[in-house]
Amino acid sequence: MEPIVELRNLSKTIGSKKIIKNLNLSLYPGQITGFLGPNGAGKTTTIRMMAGLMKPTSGEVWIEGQSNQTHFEETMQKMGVIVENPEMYKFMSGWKNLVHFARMHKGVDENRIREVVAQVGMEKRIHEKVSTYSLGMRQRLGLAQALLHRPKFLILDEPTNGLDPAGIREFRTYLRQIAEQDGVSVFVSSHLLSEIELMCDRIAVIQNGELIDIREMHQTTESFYYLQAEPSDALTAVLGNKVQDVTAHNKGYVLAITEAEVPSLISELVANGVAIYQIAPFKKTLEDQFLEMTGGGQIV
Ligand SMILES: Nc1ncnc2c1ncn2[C@@H]1O[C@H](COP(=O)(O)OP(=O)(O)OP(=O)(O)O)[C@@H](O)[C@H]1O
Repeated sequence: MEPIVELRNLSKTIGSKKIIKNLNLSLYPGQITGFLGPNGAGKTTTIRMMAGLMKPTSGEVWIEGQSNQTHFEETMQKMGVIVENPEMYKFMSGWKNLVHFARMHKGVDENRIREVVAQVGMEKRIHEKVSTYSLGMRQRLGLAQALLHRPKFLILDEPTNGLDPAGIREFRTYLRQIAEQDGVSVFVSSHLLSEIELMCDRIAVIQNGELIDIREMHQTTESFYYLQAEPSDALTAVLGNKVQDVTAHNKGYVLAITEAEVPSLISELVANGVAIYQIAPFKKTLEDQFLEMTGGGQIV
């Protein structure tokens, strides 16, 4: 599958500070990619370059085979951007807001407005004033606005700020339908692990301006077990021989082993005089994985 967006060796230096360092990332149709990183990691700077609001020091942003610097207008036509708390006219209805924003684009007629209203499930309330909407409805109206000109690529910067988990799930349902039905590629920036975990298929993790990991969500085949045993010298000798990936965790260790490997590990530990107090399957949360990736770096 051809990517819709490609960041190629994207870098930004301001003064003597390297803010973005050689970022390479491809985004595909129908996929929701999370852009996760602690405060100050460089998410906003990257998004500003993707949206053509800031010039890279070197490298390029390609959208369907065109650079957003040499083909600014064409590439902007293909993009929808939702910033934190989209600005709406509160004293007007949702519908009138959309009519207003539709004038900024060529070829967006009333039929298209009706379509986007349906896509975000706002048919019943669209003729009421925005001031009567809940936060979740305002976010969905923002999404409808960003979709008016049929973008192939949507950027959402901290989109669900202030929404509760139920609101985030609801928003995700609409995003997923849009990604799947229209083949839109969605890029969601957030410093909230829980938000990314709920919304995305894939996450790209940025730290200190560098992309440190890209991983698919919900597809991990790795399995882990938590083990608490003593004495530690005999224990670590056996683990050092038998287990590739061991991390200390809460008075014990988390081991990357499969269920089939458990009996032989227990036999060997016992044969080496190790007393086992606990062994149990262990589910690594995204937070555990993120802390490992960032070397225990700050999460917010
Ligand atoms: N104009 C600028 N001049 C100097 N430094 C800057 C400038 N803009 C951003 N920075 C620095 O670049 C780094 C990345 O900032 P950026 O806003 O992109 O991070 P972020 O990941 O979006 O963080 P947040 O989640 O806090 O918005 C920060 O250390 C910031 O202080």
